[in-house]
Amino acid sequence: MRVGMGYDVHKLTENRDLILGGVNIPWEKGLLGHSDADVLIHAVMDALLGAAALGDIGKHFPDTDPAYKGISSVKLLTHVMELLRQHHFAVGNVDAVIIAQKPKMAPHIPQMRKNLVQAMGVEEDRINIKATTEEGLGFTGRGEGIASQAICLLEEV
Ligand SMILES: Nc1ccn([C@@H]2O[C@H](COP(=O)(O)O)[C@@H](O)[C@H]2O)c(=O)n1
Ligand SMILES: C[C@@]1(CO)OP(=O)(O)OP(=O)(O)OC[C@H]1O
Repeated sequence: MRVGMGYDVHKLTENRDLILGGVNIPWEKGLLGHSDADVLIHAVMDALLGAAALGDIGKHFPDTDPAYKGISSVKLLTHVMELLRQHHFAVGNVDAVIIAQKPKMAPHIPQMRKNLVQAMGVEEDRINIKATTEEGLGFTGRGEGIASQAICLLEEV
């Protein structure tokens, strides 16, 4: 068994969609990035790549490559899963947290979970997504950005 962790941050800005776990969440600001800036999926991918000792998302999907401009992170996640299969890894479980003062994530988490389950081709009970505020403290508390952390277990198959 192999364990991996992932962490990512994106800045909140006007005139961008807020996409988390493949869900477009209605909100006054969205996350800035070369891709769709889905910070949750980025943390999950880094956890998966880390557990497999395959580097990180910047290595596989450089932010200097126009091929990834505006790309859906769900699509990048399916690519990471293919890499894991090629290296004979299966997902034991993933647990992730979105760190955001606002908006309320809870109503959107079931759909995020479904999106990850579908993209990863795993059973629903292997994926958990949570959200927390940082009680108004720091950059997430001030609404300047959203962070996410993920941890995963991989099994060699
Ligand atoms: N953006 C968020 C943040 C939190 N939640 C939910 O609220 C619960 C309480 O959050 P605290 O930061 O006050 O501990 C948390 O457990 C989440 O269920 C949310 O939906 N969206
Ligand atoms: C996802 C990628 C894809 O080019 O771009 P960004 O959306 O900028 O995201 P970040 O987490 O800063 O970097 C990783 C890149 O691989």
